Amino acid sequence: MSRGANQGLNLSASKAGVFDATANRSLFHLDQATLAYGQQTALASVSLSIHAGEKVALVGPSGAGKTSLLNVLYEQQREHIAWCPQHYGLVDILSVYHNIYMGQLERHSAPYNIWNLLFPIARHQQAIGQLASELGLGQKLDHSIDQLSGGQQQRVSIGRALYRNKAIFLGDEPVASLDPIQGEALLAKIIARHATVVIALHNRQMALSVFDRIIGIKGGRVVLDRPANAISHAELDRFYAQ
Ligand SMILES: Nc1ncnc2c1ncn2[C@@H]1O[C@H](COP(=O)(O)OP(=O)(O)OP(=O)(O)O)[C@@H](O)[C@H]1O
Repeated sequence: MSRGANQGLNLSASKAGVFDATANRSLFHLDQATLAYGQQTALASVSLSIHAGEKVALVGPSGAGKTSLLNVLYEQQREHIAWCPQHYGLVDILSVYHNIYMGQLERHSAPYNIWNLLFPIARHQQAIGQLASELGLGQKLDHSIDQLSGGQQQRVSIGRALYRNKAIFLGDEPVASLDPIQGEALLAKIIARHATVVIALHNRQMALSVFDRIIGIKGGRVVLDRPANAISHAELDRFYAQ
């Protein structure tokens, strides 16, 4: 979210206190939140809470406000979040290894990070090698990002988020460039490794089968918020069609 995007932002943020992502408490709380980019309203009076342990799919047509909502949620708990943005945010000239390592950049000193850039440290090499293999990137560790396909780049972005090893995963279409089987397998991995998950996605089948709560957004407003098992495929199709 750009600085300018904060104009008009009216948030009631949850006060974190001692962080416990397993307790059944509200991790995210919006009370009549609004967000505008100049004259363009992206979120209009959004009120919602997301509790620790929830697995939430954000659905809605293109331009509905999903990315804007994720950005607002990210600002509420950023230090506890494994973040997988829509446009990956990878460094093209660096290797897969170094891009995944960036998930832990802030945990180490600048000299340590520079040393690892020049002479990869064994424990990171081992952990990242293992993670890359799980993501089907085992043979690509030394390749730079600009040598990868779109789907491979997306998997690096997931790898970087997983390497953060946080309790909350926020993702903006994190498996959109993958084939459905690979996408579902990676979603399962993401869900297994994070207590709380909020993911924007267009795949209705995955939204209903993998998540336990569906939040539907249109025109910057929450117009659907129900347990996934209380929504049918037909209803979700109608939500998109209307
Ligand atoms: N940087 C920006 N400057 C101006 N308007 C923006 C900007 N980013 C988003 N918007 C507008 O805000 C609204 C919500 O956009 P947002 O990216 O949150 O939608 P989205 O649901 O994530 O869409 P998509 O599924 O296409 O990614 C849209 O009308 C969009 O045009």
